[in-house]
Amino acid sequence: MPGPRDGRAGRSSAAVVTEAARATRRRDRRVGNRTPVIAARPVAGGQRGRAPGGRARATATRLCGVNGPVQLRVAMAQVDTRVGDLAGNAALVVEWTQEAAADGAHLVVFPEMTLTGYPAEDLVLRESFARASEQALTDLAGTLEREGLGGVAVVVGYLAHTEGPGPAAVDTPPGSDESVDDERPGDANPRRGQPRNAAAVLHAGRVVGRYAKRHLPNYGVFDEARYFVPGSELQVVRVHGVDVALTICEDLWVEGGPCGVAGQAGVDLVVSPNASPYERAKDDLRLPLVRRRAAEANAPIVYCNQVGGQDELVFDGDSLAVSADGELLARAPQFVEHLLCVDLTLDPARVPQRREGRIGPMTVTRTVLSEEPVAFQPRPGHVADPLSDCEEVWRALVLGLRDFIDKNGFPSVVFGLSGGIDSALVAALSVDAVGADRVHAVALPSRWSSDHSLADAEDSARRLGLHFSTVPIAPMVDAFESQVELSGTAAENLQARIRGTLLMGLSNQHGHLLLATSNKSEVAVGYSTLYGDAAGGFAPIKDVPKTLVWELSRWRNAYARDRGETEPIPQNSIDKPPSAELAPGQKDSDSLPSYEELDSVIADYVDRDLGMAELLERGHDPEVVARVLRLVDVAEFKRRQSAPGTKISLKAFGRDRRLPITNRWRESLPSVREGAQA
Ligand SMILES: Nc1ncnc2c1ncn2[C@@H]1O[C@H](COP(=O)(O)OP(=O)(O)OC[C@H]2O[C@@H]([n+]3cccc(C(=O)O)c3)[C@H](O)[C@@H]2O)[C@@H](O)[C@H]1O
Ligand SMILES: Nc1ncnc2c1ncn2[C@@H]1O[C@H](COP(=O)(O)OP(=O)(O)OP(=O)(O)O)[C@@H](O)[C@H]1O
Ligand SMILES: NC(=O)CC[C@H](N)C(=O)O
Repeated sequence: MPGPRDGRAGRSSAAVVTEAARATRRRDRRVGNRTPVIAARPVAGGQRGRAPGGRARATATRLCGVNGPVQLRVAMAQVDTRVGDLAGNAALVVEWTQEAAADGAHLVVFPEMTLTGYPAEDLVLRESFARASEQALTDLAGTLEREGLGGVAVVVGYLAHTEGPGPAAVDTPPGSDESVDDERPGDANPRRGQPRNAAAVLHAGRVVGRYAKRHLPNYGVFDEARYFVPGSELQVVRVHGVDVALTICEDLWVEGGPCGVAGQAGVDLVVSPNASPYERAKDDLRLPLVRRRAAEANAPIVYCNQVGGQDELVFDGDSLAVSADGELLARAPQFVEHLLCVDLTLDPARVPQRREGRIGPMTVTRTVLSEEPVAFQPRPGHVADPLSDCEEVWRALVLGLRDFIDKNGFPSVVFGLSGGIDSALVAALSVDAVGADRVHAVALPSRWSSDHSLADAEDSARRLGLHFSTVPIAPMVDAFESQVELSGTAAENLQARIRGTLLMGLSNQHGHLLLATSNKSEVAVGYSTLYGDAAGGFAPIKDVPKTLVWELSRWRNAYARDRGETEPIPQNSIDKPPSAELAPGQKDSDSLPSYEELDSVIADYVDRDLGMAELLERGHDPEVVARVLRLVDVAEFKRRQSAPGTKISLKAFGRDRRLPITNRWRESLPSVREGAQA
């Protein structure tokens, strides 16, 4: 086999949307510049009484001795952690706390499960991992103190581990809303100890407060009931006279949950470490959600979300702070690491009473770290500009891809560049993610490839400045066919498989990660060749429907145009009718409905899980629905062995949608169901 001719094509595209290629751990750490307005109510009810020597008390009410408004500078460290990298993540906490302290922060909040990374999946069930997480937490408290950061209160997420029966066998407190099984007979993997999704407050070299997540999400991509024992204690720590309640992520999504309890207990501030994965338009939900919880808690909320890719999830950050009245005080940009500071001025008299002990299903405990008030000139908080829908999706795809490549230690990526739109889009995303020098594209023309495919592939490579080579596959197809008789689909698929084999060979040889270029529409209907173009370690546009493939391509070109840069995607690749080019004159439209129709049925059937009757009610063509549903259903086996790819939709193929492969259920109208199943 002749080796591919590998060389840099053309000039490098000047535009790299997220500037990401230059530095994979680049930080965007602008600090706030917007006025906080949290106090402003007249001080009523006099003074707060002094709390005794830093210890929690079992009394129902207490007062402390601070007159008038109190202040606190709170930093949200929107960081990109790595799952399983306890030491690396702890180092990240030290580094960002240093920066926050240098900026005058008194309290720093990190994302959910900072030390372990999120989601740690079945690592959580390993006792060795849980113990290491506990150890990393106490070590971190010591390190922060030694680094001169002991005076800052640091909220860090971690995996807590205590002795006792495992998640599904634990008793919940009276009045709890969690339901659990008492026994799990025949469990081959009995869980030892009680893993909790926890957050701790580190101060003066010690772990001074711990909180275990109360509400464990167990839908969509989340499986937290499988892993964790729910908490039942609401921890409140007093920092410079400010009572701060700890909550974790999903706690915020539940009305009457820990925020409601915090409201009844009486607190000045709620902090919320998060690991909230990106979905299109999810940022539109967050602010109203946090506002509702702030009203319930009668306190401002500081919401810190992680950023970065983890397998099929990408986290967008979008950390924010709102006042008790729901005013947006500060908001971080999406898809970049960022230290967001907010200066709070709080009126203790806003809190009518301060209780501890049992409140509803939770027990409230209070700990005093420091009473001394701090005084400083407040700075205005910074509110990042929102991104357009296309830019948001683009950045999500770039970050998801880049983190998969870098966190798994790949020096480079490789893929087949056909001149079609899917691989042209993957090429542009790859260059934005890791830079042209780490991207290798190969044109693999066959007997049926049109002239324009090679020309368009070359054009794409030239625009992006990536490494480009050409390997004609006709001689290999001929050699194969001379040994075995294949016709029809089998012969078509052979070409895709020879391409897959060649590309995997290059991956083995050079250590590139092979990218599969399938989009969501193709993945839905199984329109790809197993071990052919479906081969790959990551599928960057797996959750992008074909109609959005075109939209994103046009958007990315317009983005480049607006900046006077080379458009990265050939217009011809956007305009031409899609074709697999596995047979003479073949078009996707020969085998599939139009992509507009297909994507609209997929959105309703896959993303919204609608049944046949509802699909027809929504006006879809019955013949198209019947065809698409059959294709989607029978392609489950293909999806189960496909590469992971970044989730951007409400329901992505992967952990979001788990269907049996061996499955006789077919959607049909109730009256014809029996026949349809025969
Ligand atoms: N339930 C099940 N569980 C496990 N395995 C199952 C299975 N059902 C079939 N299989 C296996 O799967 C095989 C069929 O799958 P596969 O070999 O992939 O072949 P198949 O799905 O029959 O064909 C691939 C289709 O994708 C189209 N394509 C290919 C390449 C690129 C593009 C594009 O434009 O993007 C489109 C191509 O035109 C053709 O329509 C069977 O021969 C069998 O071995
Ligand atoms: N001639 C080719 N050279 C290199 N790779 C190819 C070639 N033909 C197909 N491939 C690989 O197989 C993938 C699937 O082919 P397919 O034709 O569906 O995709 P596309 O050409 O990128 O987009 P479209 O579906 O819009 O034509 C391509 O994205 C590419 O990675
Ligand atoms: N980690 C979590 O608890 C995340 C769940 C939450 N509903 C979210 O997506 O934001």
